[in-house]
Amino acid sequence: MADRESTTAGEVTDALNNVSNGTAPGKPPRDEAKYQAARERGWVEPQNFDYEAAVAKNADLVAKTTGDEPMWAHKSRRYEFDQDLGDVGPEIPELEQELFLGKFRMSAGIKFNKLLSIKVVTETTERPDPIRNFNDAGLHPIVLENVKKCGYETPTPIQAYTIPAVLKGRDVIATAQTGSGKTAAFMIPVLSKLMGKAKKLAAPRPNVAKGWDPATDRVRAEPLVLVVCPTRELCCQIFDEARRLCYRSMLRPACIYGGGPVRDQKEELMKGCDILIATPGRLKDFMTDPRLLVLSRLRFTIIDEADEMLHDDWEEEMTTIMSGADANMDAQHQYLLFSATFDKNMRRVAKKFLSQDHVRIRIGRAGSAHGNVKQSIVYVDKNQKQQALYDLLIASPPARTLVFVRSKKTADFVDDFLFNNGLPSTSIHSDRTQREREDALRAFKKGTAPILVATGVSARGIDVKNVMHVINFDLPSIDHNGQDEYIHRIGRTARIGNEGLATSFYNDMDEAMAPFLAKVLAETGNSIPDFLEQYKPAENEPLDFDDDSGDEENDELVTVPNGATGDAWGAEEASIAAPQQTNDIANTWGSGGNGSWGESAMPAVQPLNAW
Ligand SMILES: Nc1ncnc2c1ncn2[C@@H]1O[C@H](COP(=O)(O)OP(=O)(O)OP(=O)(O)O)[C@@H](O)[C@H]1O
Repeated sequence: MADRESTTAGEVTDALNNVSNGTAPGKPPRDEAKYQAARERGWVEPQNFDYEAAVAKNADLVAKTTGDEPMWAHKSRRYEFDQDLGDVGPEIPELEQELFLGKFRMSAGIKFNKLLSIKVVTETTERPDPIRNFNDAGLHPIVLENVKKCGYETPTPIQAYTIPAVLKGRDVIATAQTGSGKTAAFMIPVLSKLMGKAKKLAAPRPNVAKGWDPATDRVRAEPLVLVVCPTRELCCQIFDEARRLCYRSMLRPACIYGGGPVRDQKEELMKGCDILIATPGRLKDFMTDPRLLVLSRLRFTIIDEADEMLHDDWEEEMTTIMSGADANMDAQHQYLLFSATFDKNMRRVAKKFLSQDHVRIRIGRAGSAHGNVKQSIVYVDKNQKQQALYDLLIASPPARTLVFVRSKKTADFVDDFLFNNGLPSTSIHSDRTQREREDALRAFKKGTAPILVATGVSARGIDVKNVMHVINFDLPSIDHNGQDEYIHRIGRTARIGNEGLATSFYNDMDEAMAPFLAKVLAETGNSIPDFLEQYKPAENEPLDFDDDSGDEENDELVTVPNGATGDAWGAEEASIAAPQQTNDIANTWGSGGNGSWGESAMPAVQPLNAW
């Protein structure tokens, strides 16, 4: 046999050379002057991933040799529990490193305390006491240990209220702002409740830790937990959180999503699965084969981004899923609905599926923007947008930046434009293959392509460390729930107490969004530009968002353990101070003007070389 090591290493080098030489067919030649300007400004070299070359030369091997994660997110390594050992598996340091210490993992920011001081509304017959810290929350020791390994020291308000409610066996419908830790809010209590009972509740399964042969060892998946979410990227991200929180336990997570190879995903289910995270289309397909997947053991059904999932567009899928999930008529089946924005369908579904004594938790106003995002709206004519985008990026210290556009065509166009002008961009939208989508997101996370051009599809849920700037090249359309999409888009920055900037290009075609934008700017203490002055809400009058988010009964203020209190819509949020200067932060610039794109007030942006 040939020397596999050296042969494949050579192939890998070739593939990587092809990957980085920027000579993909069909790309116009780059503008050398602009290319140099971007280098001088400090932006990393644009890299053009040549998918065909990489796939032809064994893409998985390329990933392995470069120390990347596997090419398919659903194949990411999880803890395989050895059933011959006790109730808690031994540590696997290398896996632990990958799960918990990855340098691309988000950590709480300097404004974390501001997250904690926010108005909380609960509606319930018997309000569960919020937890003050994870230690006293009554969590299973393994979950508690994993929470600490994740670096979560203090529960966020949504976690403080949801964890005890779920532990007490209640159904929950919850809304909380973007980036406030909703995933852990449902995952922690659910796993904690199941962990001690996994042996009793879970279906028999092969001892995968000792090896697995599909011919003799395959079982059907009978999950105890089902998480449904709208996008493939979010599905992979929730799977990552499950991989972390299930570490050293018997509970085995898996994820299935459209675009990924069906055979591989089926194989993961055949190894047994307790926690299934799925996008609705793929789930519905797999549900048709009872030798592969049955939902009769479900103890928890969780709908993330519930307002989106319960939208009419998903009705058929969700009806099938919810009736399948209801196969377990056991009273112990809990339903949990989570979102950052609210839709009246959530209330309809709550009535149908949730128990009468369900707990409703609302942190801040449903659909509100986070005060840690410095928002700036600048007037840019349609035909000036490209130049404005280039100037804005070249004037900014290099930082991870998400550029949102309205159509797939514009995404490709803007990506090509930036790339050909020397800026390290890539793009993600639904016409790209799943492999391209995963690779684009990975390059964005790693910083090899720190500018990601995206359509709204990526707005929901994506959680990437150090996204410092969100640019709405196109504002979302009012006809397609543009208000909510705006909130989700700008929520990709300033997560979990970090700070960030959102710049939106506005012109007369966006007029329908103007009243909403003016209210959001007013609510968060951002200045309202002259061209939106006529929409400025009257002072001292309550802002009416017409958002149907429910009654304001039982308002209360969370008092956090370290003493910070207050209403996030009160004094503290009114102005977003620039972050404290540290050696990592390049500079602060901009004069605070808000009339044109050159002068937007910007908080300091963490340069790429800081990570
Ligand atoms: N208690 C905590 N302390 C510190 N970091 C946390 C805590 N809980 C969650 N995080 C981190 O906060 C980040 C945001 O969490 P998550 O993605 O669950 O937010 P979200 O509320 O679902 O946002 P979105 O509405 O945008 O989907 C994640 O990187 C997560 O690891």
